[in-house]
Amino acid sequence: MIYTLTLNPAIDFELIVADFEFDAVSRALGSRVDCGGKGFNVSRMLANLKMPSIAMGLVGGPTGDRLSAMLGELGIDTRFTRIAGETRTNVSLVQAGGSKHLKVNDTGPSISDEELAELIGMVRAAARPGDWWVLAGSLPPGVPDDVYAQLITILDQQGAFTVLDSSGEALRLGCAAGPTLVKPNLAEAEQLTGLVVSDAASLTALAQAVLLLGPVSLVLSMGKTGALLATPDEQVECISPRIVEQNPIGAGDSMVAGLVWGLSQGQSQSGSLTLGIACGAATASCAGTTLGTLADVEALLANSN
Ligand SMILES: Nc1ncnc2c1ncn2[C@@H]1O[C@H](COP(=O)(O)OP(=O)(O)OP(=O)(O)O)[C@@H](O)[C@H]1O
Ligand SMILES: O=P(O)(O)OC[C@@]1(O)O[C@H](CO)[C@@H](O)[C@@H]1O
Repeated sequence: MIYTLTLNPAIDFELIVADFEFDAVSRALGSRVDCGGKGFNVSRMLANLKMPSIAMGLVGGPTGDRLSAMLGELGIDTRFTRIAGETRTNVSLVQAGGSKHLKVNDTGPSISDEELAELIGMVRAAARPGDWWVLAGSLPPGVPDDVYAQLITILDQQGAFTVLDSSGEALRLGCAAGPTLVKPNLAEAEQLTGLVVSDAASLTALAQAVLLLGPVSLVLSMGKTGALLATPDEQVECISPRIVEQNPIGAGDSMVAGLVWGLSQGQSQSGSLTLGIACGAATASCAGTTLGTLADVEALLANSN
């Protein structure tokens, strides 16, 4: 089974505008509301790929109820920890027909020690050997930076595999617990290591520096350029297919879904990277915060062969 864990989920509220104007009232040309949060997006993409998953996370208030209903409508199995606070709403302004967007993510509700302990208990109870767990996104206030490290240790002791997609201190401490795979984007990896990529040699150095922090393997995503897979023994670079980019928000989550789709079925790491790249590109080619479909992914894979 694949589990996704989202500690700081969100409703993604998108407004489409003709242009960005400061100190003026802009009128939206359209709007949309999506179920968001990195782990929930991975579950949504897996559902598009006809792959079942169980979405776990902290949800609360009417926004939490709305997220719960949206995931339910997609047929995604959920096991939530209910919280007293209100799940956040993140806002994007997207330029119509252009490639620019502004995205503001709220901090999220405060989580109590009891709520966090309940969630950790649920993870411990669900952990089984051979399962895949995606731990993704930022941490809401009240959750300690080492929470992913704690969860990875619990899951590892039970023989489960872990994929970590986060940023900052939570990512650094999580890496030290030895996740099976970590997926930062280039900016996150540069921030993590203090290194800057300027050429092929510095890219290799960056990948090796991330691996030294503790993960078993690394997929470094680099937007439309593609991605780099690295383990202590091999390094594989994969170029992304050319698409007409509409909205790249969520491409990283779709890539994680594609990676776990392959890995959980016993595919090689490089084969799974190909699936991840196709899933990321499929989502980047969709308008709004919509995710790519299985047909989109299959078409991209057919073209890349
Ligand atoms: N414009 C694009 N063209 C082709 N492929 C893309 C494009 N944007 C993203 N992708 C694919 O999706 C993968 C993940 O994208 P990216 O590196 O932007 O992730 P991210 O920064 O984690 O995204 P997010 O946080 O918005 O979900 C890339 O490695 C690439 O394969
Ligand atoms: O604030 P975080 O947890 O880092 O990211 C949250 C978020 O930006 O990630 C998803 C896109 O990857 C969106 O659905 C959501 O709004």
